Amino acid sequence: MNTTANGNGLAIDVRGLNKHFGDKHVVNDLSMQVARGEIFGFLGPNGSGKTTSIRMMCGLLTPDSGTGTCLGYDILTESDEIKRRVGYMTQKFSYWDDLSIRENLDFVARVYGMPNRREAVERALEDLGLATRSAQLAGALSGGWKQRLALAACLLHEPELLLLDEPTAGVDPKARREFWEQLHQLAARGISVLVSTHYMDEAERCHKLAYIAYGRLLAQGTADEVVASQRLSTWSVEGDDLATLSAQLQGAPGVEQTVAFGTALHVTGRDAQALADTLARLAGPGRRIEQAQTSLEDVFIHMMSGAEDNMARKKKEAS
Ligand SMILES: Nc1ncnc2c1ncn2[C@@H]1O[C@H](COP(=O)(O)OP(=O)(O)OP(=O)(O)O)[C@@H](O)[C@H]1O
Repeated sequence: MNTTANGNGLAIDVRGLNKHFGDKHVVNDLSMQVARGEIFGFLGPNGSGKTTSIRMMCGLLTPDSGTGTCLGYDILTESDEIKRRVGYMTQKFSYWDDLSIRENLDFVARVYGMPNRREAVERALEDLGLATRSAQLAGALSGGWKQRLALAACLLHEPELLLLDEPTAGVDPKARREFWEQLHQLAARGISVLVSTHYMDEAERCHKLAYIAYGRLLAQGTADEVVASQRLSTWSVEGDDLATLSAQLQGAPGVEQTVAFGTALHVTGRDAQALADTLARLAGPGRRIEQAQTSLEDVFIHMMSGAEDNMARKKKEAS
């Protein structure tokens, strides 16, 4: 066991992870650290390698190269120790429709041969606020309650780390908020959480974040650090015919991206002066232009389009 990793308080500490599937380089030199008791958000477009990374970090999938520890155990040689201490909620978690919540949890506890099965099930029901619904059939539950059941199943063996792969996909905002309250309560008890998500409000609720695109980690840190790292300047334009303005701004000096946010158009770029000059010239009278805070969403969109450009350039060079 790597005592250094345990001693330095890291739940996950991986360096230089790579994974190929055929000729696809799905995870490219990934290094990431998650502190104990931290909620760490994992973001990135579809197919960017989040699930593959999560599976490597908990020893379910062997990387082609790279090293690391999960809860102080080597991801290459101690995966059994890791699995015992990690709760993994996959994108498509399964449960039995025609069993009740309690029966589902009891079934999972039996599969894992837990010695204190009844006690563990009661505790999970209590912890996740499922006790009053324990007799309901899982198949009749709403999406939010199903996620909660899946989380309860992950917690039965009292893991130290939760790996949650898009746990709230397709769940309504109220249920998502409640789910996140649960996650914060678990983190307050010292449980570490690595959670992948596409939702911006969820990203903002994480202690730290990493953004991955096409297998490469493009930024990691607190939300403020991630925003600051991209050194973007953003302006908000309100007024008439923003769709036409958006089209006019494409490719103009200083303009790297335009994104409609409700009644405003967010215009973003790294060259603050060129961007301000362009807006003064093109945005014209009748519109309100003001400097805006660059949001996490602006930054993610910017990173994603930059990564796409890189991939497109590489494909072009190769052909
Ligand atoms: N077992 C596998 N064999 C071949 N290709 C795979 C395998 N698993 C994943 N891939 C490919 O690797 C790439 C990354 O997939 P991965 O599921 O890790 O991404 P993701 O970021 O989790 O995506 P999403 O947000 O859609 O869940 C995708 O192109 C996927 O098709």
